[in-house]
Amino acid sequence: MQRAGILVEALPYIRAFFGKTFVIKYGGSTMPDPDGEVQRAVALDLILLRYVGVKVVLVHGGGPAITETMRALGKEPRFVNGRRVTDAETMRVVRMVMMGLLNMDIVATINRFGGKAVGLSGHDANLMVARKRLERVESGPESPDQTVDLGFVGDIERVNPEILHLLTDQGYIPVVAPIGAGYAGESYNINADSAAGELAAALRADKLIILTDVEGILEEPGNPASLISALQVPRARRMIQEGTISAGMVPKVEACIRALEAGVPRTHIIDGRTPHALLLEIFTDRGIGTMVVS
Ligand SMILES: Nc1ncnc2c1ncn2[C@@H]1O[C@H](COP(=O)(O)OP(=O)(O)O)[C@@H](O)[C@H]1O
Ligand SMILES: CC(=O)N[C@@H](CCC(=O)OP(=O)(O)O)C(=O)O
Repeated sequence: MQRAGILVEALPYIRAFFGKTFVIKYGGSTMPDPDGEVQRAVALDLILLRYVGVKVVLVHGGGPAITETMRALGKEPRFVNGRRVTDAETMRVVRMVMMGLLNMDIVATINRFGGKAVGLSGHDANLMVARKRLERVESGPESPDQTVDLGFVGDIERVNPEILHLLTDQGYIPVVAPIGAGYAGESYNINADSAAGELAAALRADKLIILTDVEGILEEPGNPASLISALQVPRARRMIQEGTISAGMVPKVEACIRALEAGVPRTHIIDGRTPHALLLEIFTDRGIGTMVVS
């Protein structure tokens, strides 16, 4: 009876979401997953979503794995405003770890369970064209902000979503690594949340869902009981200014705002550590995590 109840709850959502497009971001912080349990659960959820007619695009992160490989090579990572300072050698590490390890691992896991995943970076069909990012840093109340050179860190300037339409229309699951294509063929390291926000915006997705390693946006960071279930953009902006939303949560909220402004109706930040978090968010009345709304 209990099981039938779950189905009855899910049916209206399954009907409503048939043919819709969801962009899902899978964070690096949920990836150190020694026995692959989280990755398997995410893969199965994506396959199920495809089976019920949802077009899914997965964007993955991988910050912790890049950091680990840099350290193994004797290079200490440095971050400015949460973005990795990326010299030419670091960019090669980013490319190797993102495409050679993480992207291929995710694709292999999805396909092993019967999905049809295809791995892409921003270079493939020029999916994400990027330009060097000029990072502004505050230099104190008296002096003007300064610009810092982060090397090969980019901002997405243009998305060419045709390849994603071609793939999703044919039942494939695109798995996108956050690497941007420069105009001279160079690669740029893009924050994965920003990449997900830009892709959701370009696809006019029906949902952007960001999976991470906390319950959602917390009013008091560190206190799960302070979870905010719905957060409006003006309050989100205030929380960023006051520093209540900080570090890795800032680009997530900015990605949600970017998507909302482009007409994506629903954006969510949810706990990727909860098994089948995606299904709970999408197919139940309860929802989980934080919904960011305009
Ligand atoms: N207000 C907040 N609510 C929840 N988490 C926050 C908040 N402010 C900062 N954070 C931090 O953001 C982190 C998530 O970002 P990040 O570590 O970059 O995750 P991911 O690897 O999934 O992209 C949380 O683990 C938490 O430490
Ligand atoms: C420019 C920049 O900082 N890029 C990120 C890209 C990976 C990422 O964003 O991964 P998560 O989602 O796991 O944090 C980095 O090098 O760590």
